[in-house]
Amino acid sequence: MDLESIPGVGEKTARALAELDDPERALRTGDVAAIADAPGISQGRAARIARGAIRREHDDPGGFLATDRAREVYRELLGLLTERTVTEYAAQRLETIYPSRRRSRIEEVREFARGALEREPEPDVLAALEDVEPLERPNDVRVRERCLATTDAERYSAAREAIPELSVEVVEDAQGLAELARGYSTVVALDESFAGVTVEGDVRVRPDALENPAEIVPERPLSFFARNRTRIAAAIEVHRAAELEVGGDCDLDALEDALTRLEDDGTVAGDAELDRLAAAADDLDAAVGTAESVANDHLREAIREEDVTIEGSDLLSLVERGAGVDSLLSRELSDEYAAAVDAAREHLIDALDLESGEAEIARRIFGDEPTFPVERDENALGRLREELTAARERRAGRLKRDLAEELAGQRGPVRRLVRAALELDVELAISRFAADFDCAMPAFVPDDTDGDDSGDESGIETGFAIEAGRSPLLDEPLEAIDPVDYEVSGVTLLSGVNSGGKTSTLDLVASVVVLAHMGLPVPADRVRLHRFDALHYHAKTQGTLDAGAFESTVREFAALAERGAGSLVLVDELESITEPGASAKIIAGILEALSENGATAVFVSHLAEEIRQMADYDVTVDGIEAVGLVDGELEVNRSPVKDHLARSTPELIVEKLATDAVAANGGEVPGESAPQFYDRLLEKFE
Ligand SMILES: Nc1ncnc2c1ncn2[C@@H]1O[C@H](COP(=O)(O)OP(=O)(O)OP(=O)(O)O)[C@@H](O)[C@H]1O
Repeated sequence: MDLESIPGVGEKTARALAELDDPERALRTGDVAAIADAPGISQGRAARIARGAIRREHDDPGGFLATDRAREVYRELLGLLTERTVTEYAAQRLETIYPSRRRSRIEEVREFARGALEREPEPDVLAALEDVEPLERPNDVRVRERCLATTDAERYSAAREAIPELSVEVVEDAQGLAELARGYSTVVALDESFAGVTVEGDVRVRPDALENPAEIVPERPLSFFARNRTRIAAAIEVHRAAELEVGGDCDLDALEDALTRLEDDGTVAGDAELDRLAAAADDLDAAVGTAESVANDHLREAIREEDVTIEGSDLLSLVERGAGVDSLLSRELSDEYAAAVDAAREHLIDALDLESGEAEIARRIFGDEPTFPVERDENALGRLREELTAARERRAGRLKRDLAEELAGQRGPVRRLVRAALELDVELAISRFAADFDCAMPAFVPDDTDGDDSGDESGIETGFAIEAGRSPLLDEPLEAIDPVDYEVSGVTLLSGVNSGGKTSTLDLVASVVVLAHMGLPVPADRVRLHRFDALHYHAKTQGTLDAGAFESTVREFAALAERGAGSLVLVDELESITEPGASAKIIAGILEALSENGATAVFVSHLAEEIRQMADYDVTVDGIEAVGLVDGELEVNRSPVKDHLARSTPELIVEKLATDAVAANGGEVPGESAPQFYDRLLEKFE
């Protein structure tokens, strides 16, 4: 795959991506976490690269969101989706879902979204997701007690490359091996020629070592699992809680059990024998000290209680020979000495929980030759220390190899496990969004999924039809939002009372269209729409534009009139760009051009009547109507009425005053205005 052909990927990024295990898969599936694993690529950048790869795959020129307001709406919708994710991964992954004009892309996401809608965001699943994160590479592992040895310079380089965790030493002969064996607990000889050589120490001849690095350095796979232990355990929990399917090559219970035996530092936990050996080696000095005290206390006590009778001649001979109290001890108190030493030995063996072979060496730490005070034999102590440490290393090594072997085949399944848990978070965010906004999957018409071009009986081949839509951009709880029905085909003006919900209607249409083109469910009971090439949404400008800004706005519409055939154009009160009279003329001209090129458009305007008069064709005017005034407040029917110029708010107020005036005694009361006055005003609105 030519990575540089992805939009936004230059030579440097392509080189970084090439370092991934499987860049093609990562790019094809939009796996932001895997892409972000490439050196120097952040998650945000990874999302942009994934989007580029998707665009290339679907031959998507991009640019669906053609204006600032369109991009703003997309960002707001994306925000509503990402705030429903648990993991950072899912938030970034959602960034790869963008509105596209390409059917294949929309269909791809729709397929994913349909699956997502089946998902239930159960609280225990969401809780388990908290600890799921993309897998990390372990830190560099260095193993100091083991080394590789070879006589061959070429093999030396190959070994350094294949097993960087160990030192590689060049030796001349068996003598060299023997020397290494004195410095390292284990020496792995790589040359066949060493087979059969007997050297003291743990020397293994493994000409196949470089092909089986995990056997030689079980720390490598173990450090991967140790580093990612919490995330893997959380992913297992997610699979259980959500009852997700697990591949046949992955046994969750076995994996979980193996993980509980792994410490964070990559050592193996939960082995009683290893714990015994480790504790014995660690406590050796202290236990020997206590054993000495036990013996000496015992002996001191015995001496204190003993009446030693010694004949004068014997005493004389002892003194003449310059013999010390030791000889006296051996002569007179040998039994007590033996008992004291026994107590010391038993204490030591007991305290360190030694096994028979080790106990044998331990006994020699306290000799049979009587001395007072009783003293340890440093040589014997050294031997026991060596024995315990070597046994501990052997045991730890074997446990590591066994566990590494057990986990060796689980790397792939674990990757899939974590990825599936993270993807579930993406799905759950979509499903929660859909539930919170009462969404449904929109239908594209003509139905282009199965090549049926027959259109739809609604006759909206070039527009949209929304039933009971609720704008997710409204800052209101769902139950406070009045559902809106709105259907447009072609170019339409939308009139309506102040604060009637015209802008909110444009926001609703934009939201529905953006979400539909992302391939996602939309906040409405039912939506049918045309697949558009782009969304041009122009928000209301604040105040009159200066000449330069006015010029550039007109230019923008000129381009749109020329090339916007497949576009949806939403414009909010364009009249504010210049003086009212001129605005109506300009808007009428824009509508004519858009209508001629077959675009779909909704222009919100308070000048609907004036524009209709200026236009050289029969412009449709829809209206958001006030049904009346209740306690001085407008009561509005939020769904635009087709082909109906809505009455303005002032007209409604004058009408209310007229009705009130008639009700209040027909204007006979001094000080009350006559109904005739209001009638005169009302006539002007006709
Ligand atoms: N469908 C709806 N359900 C409930 N409330 C709505 C709905 N649509 C709009 N509103 C409320 O009405 C307010 C005004 O809506 P909006 O700004 O869309 O009206 P407008 O017709 O564009 O007003 P203006 O004529 O002043 O530009 C919104 O802030 C919102 O509180």
